[in-house]
Amino acid sequence: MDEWEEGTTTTTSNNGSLWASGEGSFGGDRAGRGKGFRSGGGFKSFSSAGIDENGNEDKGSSWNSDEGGFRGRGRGRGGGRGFGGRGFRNEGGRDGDGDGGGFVGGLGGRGGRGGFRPGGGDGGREGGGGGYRGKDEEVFSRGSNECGEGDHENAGPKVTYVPPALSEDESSIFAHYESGINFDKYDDILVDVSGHDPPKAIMTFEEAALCESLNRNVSKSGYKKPTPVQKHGIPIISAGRDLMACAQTGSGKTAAFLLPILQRLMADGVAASQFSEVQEPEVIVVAPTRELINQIYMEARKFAHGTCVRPVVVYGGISTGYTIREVLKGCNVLCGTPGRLLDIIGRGKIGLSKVRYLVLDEADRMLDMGFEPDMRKLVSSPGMPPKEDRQTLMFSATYPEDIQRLAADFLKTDYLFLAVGVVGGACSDVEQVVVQVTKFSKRDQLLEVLKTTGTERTMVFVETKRQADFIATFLCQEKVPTTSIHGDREQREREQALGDFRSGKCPVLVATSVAARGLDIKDVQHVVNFDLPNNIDEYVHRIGRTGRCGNTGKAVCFFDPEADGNLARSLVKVLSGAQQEVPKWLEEVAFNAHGTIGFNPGGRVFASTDSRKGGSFQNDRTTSQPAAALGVAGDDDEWE
Ligand SMILES: Nc1ncnc2c1ncn2[C@@H]1O[C@H](COP(=O)(O)OP(=O)(O)OP(=O)(O)O)[C@@H](O)[C@H]1O
Repeated sequence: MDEWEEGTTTTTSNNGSLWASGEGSFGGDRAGRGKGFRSGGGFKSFSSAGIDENGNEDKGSSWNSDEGGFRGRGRGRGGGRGFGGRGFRNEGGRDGDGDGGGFVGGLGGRGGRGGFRPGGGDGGREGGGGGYRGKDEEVFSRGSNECGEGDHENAGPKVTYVPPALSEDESSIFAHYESGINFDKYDDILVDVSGHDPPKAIMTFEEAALCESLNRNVSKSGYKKPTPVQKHGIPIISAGRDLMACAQTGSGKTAAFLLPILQRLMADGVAASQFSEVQEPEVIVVAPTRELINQIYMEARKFAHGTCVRPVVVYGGISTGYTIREVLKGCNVLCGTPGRLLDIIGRGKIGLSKVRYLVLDEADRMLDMGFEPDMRKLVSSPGMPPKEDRQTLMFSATYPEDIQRLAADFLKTDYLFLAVGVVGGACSDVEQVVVQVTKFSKRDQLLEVLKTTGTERTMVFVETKRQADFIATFLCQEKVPTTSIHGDREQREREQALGDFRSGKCPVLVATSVAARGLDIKDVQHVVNFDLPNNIDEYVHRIGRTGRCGNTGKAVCFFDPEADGNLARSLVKVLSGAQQEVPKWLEEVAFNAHGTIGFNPGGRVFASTDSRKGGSFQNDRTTSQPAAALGVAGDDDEWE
């Protein structure tokens, strides 16, 4: 065995998930350890057994066992053990040191007050187990890096999770949802391509002259005509140009880069080889979250179906040994989150000298303070061709001007900037409603909203991981079938949560910003911003989980003037930019908060176009600080 081989690898199936199982359900309330979410270890949506360090089922000590709460129970003394016995992120004490060892919990320990205690008050009866302690009580300590677990492979217990095998069935590979009534309206959106000598746009997929198998796969995917970002992006990439592309959420950016890249590889007869100890991919795609990179991989796999080109995905939270075995089966298109990607490269299993394309999806996120160091590390890794010798492609729906300037470091000087609509603008197919709330009224107002959404898929965004558990618990107690996704959940749980949401088993998904970008889930009709994010770009991405591919959607935003005043002005701007009604009271809040039209929260500069033209929204320019100084990811998020 190589050093990366793990002793045991267990393939697990995602079964046994019940959002309200008899075994305690969310915020389990067992054995008189307190009531409801005031104790009992927080959100607990699963009834399946855990996996111990060796990949074995571990009924007695896992996060979901009787003894161990997901984050430790609000019970007395130390005892039991957590998942691997160590804090997953070395943050013992944050989420569940003590009794029962929460998955994230620290080393045993005792004391503290257990239970889930919203907003202070008395803790779980006997204390001792950590658990959630309410927003007012503590500020989460951060891990060493915003990126979270996926990026620091040595930071926690050995991960043994292996995702379930993918179906080879064509109906599953090519499953898709229909484009909506507004798909043709994409053609009315203004497109601006700046830079020297851009190639002519295509109007049809035929003009893209895709090879036969790729063409067949495009048809099987239900694509009849290209979206604007595809019409312009495909010929730009095919012409060998570097590209920074901006187009609204849900408008087909993924295919805009995958199709021309795959076309080139197929035309050149690139074929995966499993006889090489070191794999040398032609393409590297990076994205900020596990779920998103997995989705991009699934798209690549779909378009490459039946050809010799082999995409592979690598991300944190799954067994490294498994991941490397997958890579060594042959790898042309390597999709990864930055941490796991750098880890695998560092292990010498990936050679970079053949890289022709480097793609940064959600590029503004990949270059903000959370990931920029990793991106610089990636491009300066041994063997990686310099930017002059590779094609670098960046895609997002938002590009703050400061990030654009930084991005230029990674691109050739003659890169093209493609803007479909207003850079950073919200998708106009999403109806946006802003509701004035107080922090005390939010939960009731959420219930009111959910009464109107019924069984339609709804994503509820909150700001912190514990808030996600808290709200999910609350909704389940109110008999709303809910699941949650955030960075403190195990990968299996995250996948299970998304699966339950996709299937409609849990039509409500409570999420942190980890699910804000890129996720393309069928039939998400509603997004609720229960907590507003601290920057407007995040808002634009969050509401973009609905209203995709010409379909319509609705986003309700809870606005608490006490807490959200800073966002008022940019929210007004986004609403009016998307021809949405701006409530009078919000305009007043925006004016009162900042007095002038010149305010821009956080000092960000929202570019409406290529920053090389000098940018616009100049009125907003109060300061222009480097992204790292702006706290772009300064909230309690948990990226890969
Ligand atoms: N030309 C097309 N015809 C029909 N469907 C398409 C076409 N292009 C893309 N789609 C579908 O539209 C959906 C949204 O595409 P995609 O996820 O690439 O959007 P995006 O622009 O990357 O969004 P985000 O900004 O949220 O990441 C996907 O389901 C995709 O398969």
